[in-house]
Amino acid sequence: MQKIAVLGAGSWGTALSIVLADNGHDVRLWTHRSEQAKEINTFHTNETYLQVQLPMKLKAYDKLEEAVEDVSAIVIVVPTKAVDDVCRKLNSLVHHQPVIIHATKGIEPESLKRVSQLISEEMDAYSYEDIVVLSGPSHAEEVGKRQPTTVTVSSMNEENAAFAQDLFINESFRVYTSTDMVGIELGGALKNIIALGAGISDGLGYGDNAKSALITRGLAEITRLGASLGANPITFLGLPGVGDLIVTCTSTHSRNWRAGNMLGQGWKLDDVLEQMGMAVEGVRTTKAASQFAHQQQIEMPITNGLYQVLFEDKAPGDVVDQLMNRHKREEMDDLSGFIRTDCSD
Ligand SMILES: NC(=O)C1=CN([C@@H]2O[C@H](COP(=O)(O)OP(=O)(O)OC[C@H]3O[C@@H](n4cnc5c(N)ncnc54)[C@H](OP(=O)(O)O)[C@@H]3O)[C@@H](O)[C@H]2O)C=CC1
Ligand SMILES: O=C(CO)COP(=O)(O)O
Repeated sequence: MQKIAVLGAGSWGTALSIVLADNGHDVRLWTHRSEQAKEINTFHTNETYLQVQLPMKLKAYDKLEEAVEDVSAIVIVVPTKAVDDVCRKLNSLVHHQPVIIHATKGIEPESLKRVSQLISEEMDAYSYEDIVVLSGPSHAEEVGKRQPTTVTVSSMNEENAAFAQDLFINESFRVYTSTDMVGIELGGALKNIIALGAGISDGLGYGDNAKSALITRGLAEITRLGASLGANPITFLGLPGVGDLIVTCTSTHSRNWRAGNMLGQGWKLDDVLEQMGMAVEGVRTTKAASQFAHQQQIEMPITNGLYQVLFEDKAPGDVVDQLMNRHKREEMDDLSGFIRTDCSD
């Protein structure tokens, strides 16, 4: 049994806390809202974020210093835009080197930093190599009901990755390891862009053919950008790549799909985000990826089209026309170099 602090009491932080509590750990779920801590400790519910009954032993804290005291692991599950802020507070509180695991799926605009880089920059006692990421096809709504789910953990520090695997694994939550930290983080972040696109496609009334095209050509874009940043392209064929694309592009559970669906139906971005009231990571990640692709001249037509819808007020239908009428090309030529197309020998 380990003492573990989970930081961020939204849907994913709550679902991961359930997994850890089921595994017999002493789990402290930290929220910055005292009313929410009261609800969790009194009624064992977190109604706004996850409609399940919480384990009695799961305790919520509204004071960060109490939540992290003497813990052997800290799981960071706030949205990407809040990671800096939370880590700055955490930095002065953590003296005993608990393992830091994050389950946040995003990239920072401008800097294109991954979450592990944001964490290690704010935390004096940690290097990038120490941080663990947990990612994969895992809707909180299903994990909260103990439905079968698979994820991957990764760290440059293989001992830390194995420790995280042991903390989370159980009969309904299967945890793999990977040594491709860059690929695991980028797969989880970049699929949110494509999930927004899939939602838009459905909102426009298009069918399965269009969605399949988005998923497949989206995977090509993710692979191109990921490989340019040092990821192993094969990683994107795994759970945090194809797996997470399928789960978010085809499900009404996905916040990114739902936001895209509203955009496709003609809603404005600000209204969509207000209505959602939850993290829609794909919006900021689209900005980050599109800026980077532009700078590095990486071909990402879906991502760039989405940027135009989100930030330049372009009509989604016009972006679809733009994508369908691009120059003629061979399907795999842009992936040459890491995917073999010549099978002659
Ligand atoms: N939901 C899911 O199924 C999955 C989500 N993820 C990833 O997990 C991350 C979190 O997503 P999710 O749980 O869905 O998001 P939610 O919007 O459900 O919850 C986010 C939580 O973080 C809190 N928060 C925001 N800013 C701060 C801050 N500065 N300090 C403390 N707490 C803060 C929010 O508080 P407040 O109530 O004040 O807004 C809220 O409790 C995202 O990166 C997402 O991509 C990954 C896998 C699955
Ligand atoms: O990452 C997720 C499932 O793996 C959840 O995606 P959403 O943030 O789109 O809900």
